[in-house]
Amino acid sequence: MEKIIVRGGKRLNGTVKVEGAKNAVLPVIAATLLASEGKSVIYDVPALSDVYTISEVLRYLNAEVTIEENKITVDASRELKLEAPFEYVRKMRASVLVMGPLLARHGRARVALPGGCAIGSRPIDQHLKGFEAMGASVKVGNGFIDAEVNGKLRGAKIYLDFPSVGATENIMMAAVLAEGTTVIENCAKEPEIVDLANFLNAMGAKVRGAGTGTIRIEGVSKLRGTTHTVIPDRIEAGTFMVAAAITGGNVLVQGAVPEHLSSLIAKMEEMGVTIIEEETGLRVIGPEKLKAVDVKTMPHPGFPTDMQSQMMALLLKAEGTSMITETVFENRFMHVEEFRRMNADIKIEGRSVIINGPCNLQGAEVAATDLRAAAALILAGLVAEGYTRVTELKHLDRGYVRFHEKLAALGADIERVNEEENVVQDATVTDVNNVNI
Ligand SMILES: CC(=O)N[C@H]1[C@@H](OP(=O)(O)OP(=O)(O)OC[C@H]2O[C@@H](n3ccc(=O)[nH]c3=O)[C@H](O)[C@@H]2O)O[C@H](CO)[C@@H](O)[C@@H]1O
Ligand SMILES: C=C(OP(=O)(O)O)C(=O)O
Repeated sequence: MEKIIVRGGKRLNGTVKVEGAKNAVLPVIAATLLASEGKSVIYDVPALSDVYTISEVLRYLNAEVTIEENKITVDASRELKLEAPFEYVRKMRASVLVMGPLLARHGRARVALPGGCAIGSRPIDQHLKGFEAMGASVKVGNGFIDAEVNGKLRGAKIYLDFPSVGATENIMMAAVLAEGTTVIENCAKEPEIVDLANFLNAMGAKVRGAGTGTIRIEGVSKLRGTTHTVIPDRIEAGTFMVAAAITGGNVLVQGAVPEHLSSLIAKMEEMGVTIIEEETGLRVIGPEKLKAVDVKTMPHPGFPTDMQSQMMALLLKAEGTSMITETVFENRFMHVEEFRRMNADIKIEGRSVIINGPCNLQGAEVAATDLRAAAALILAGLVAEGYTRVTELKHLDRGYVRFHEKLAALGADIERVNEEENVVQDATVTDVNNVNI
């Protein structure tokens, strides 16, 4: 079994470079299906198992996909297949993002219904409500969603009950080839939405207002392939910011965009962390003592749920009582039990977690319960007494490229091993087929 073994006690120092954003590249790759002419070339693509999964979905749908280093080329000009089977959706929920493009381009899409996952039930009713408002008939049965439109989708006014990232993206991608104008109200404002809108506009779409609460899309008749560079990963950046702070280190996180990280910067500064904007990124200097704070996850520009477990690791070392409230996902506290195994004084009360710090963390064998929990347990291991062994690394590989190597380069005492064989493994993604969220 593969494990990351970390021995706590080292201060991190140096420079780390962030990759292109997972949550930006997945919708952008799905959007390449909209181009009936020309090739799309995407740069700064991170080498993650999720990227390989979405590429496999596109190949299954009859697109030609070439992956070279950090570049992906997609030619989707051939007639596409219209079904995304469960084997892909099971591995990665973002596979449902092919639905909007297929419906827009070919008037029909059949996508396996994603189930719940370790962080909550995660329905997609808001995506489907948007497609229906644009004239599609949507049927759910036998584990599939079938959506079909007679002729072309029509522009519509759609109010989202919650600013869902995926629903905003799927509806945007459906609307770019619809007849007339679509207005999405109460939409998500995440930087990844802006990145997708920029890519769609470069393909010839007319999307305005991305990054605000209302997006207006005027449909066009055709889109063509284009080139695009993905934005830096704000969650990977935030994870390294926490790594610097928790160890009392001094790290330059290259590529971190301050405007994408304002809520995290504010909270870390409240805790006593020094954060300096430099030309190429953010320098993070951890204090001798961290202060307790309260944190509530919210849609952007609120505190990101994808940083909740890493922030929890940091608060375990803060002096005093902290509270974290999770409002985005109903069940994103599975890592709490694992932190307890490391001697954390922490309890769940409804949708909140109360932490009495600073905790005297002790190394233990712990299992990653989801992608960000994997990173958070490793962060806690950086300051725990003795050895922490983190298993279930398939989760980590969905969202972090060579995580242990990057930490080791900053001075962490960390390695990735296959315990049975006692062989140090390369951190690059190996067994994509076994990844299951
Ligand atoms: C690939 C990707 O970009 N994933 C991100 C995306 O996920 P994802 O797009 O799945 O997240 P959403 O914003 O859609 O979900 C947020 C909340 O809305 C609920 N909901 C969503 C859609 C819907 O139709 N009905 C509904 O009830 C979900 O169950 C959840 O409670 O945004 C999340 C919230 O920032 C992040 O944690 C994920 O990392
Ligand atoms: C929850 C996440 O991703 P996904 O929506 O792909 O599960 C994440 O990136 O933390």
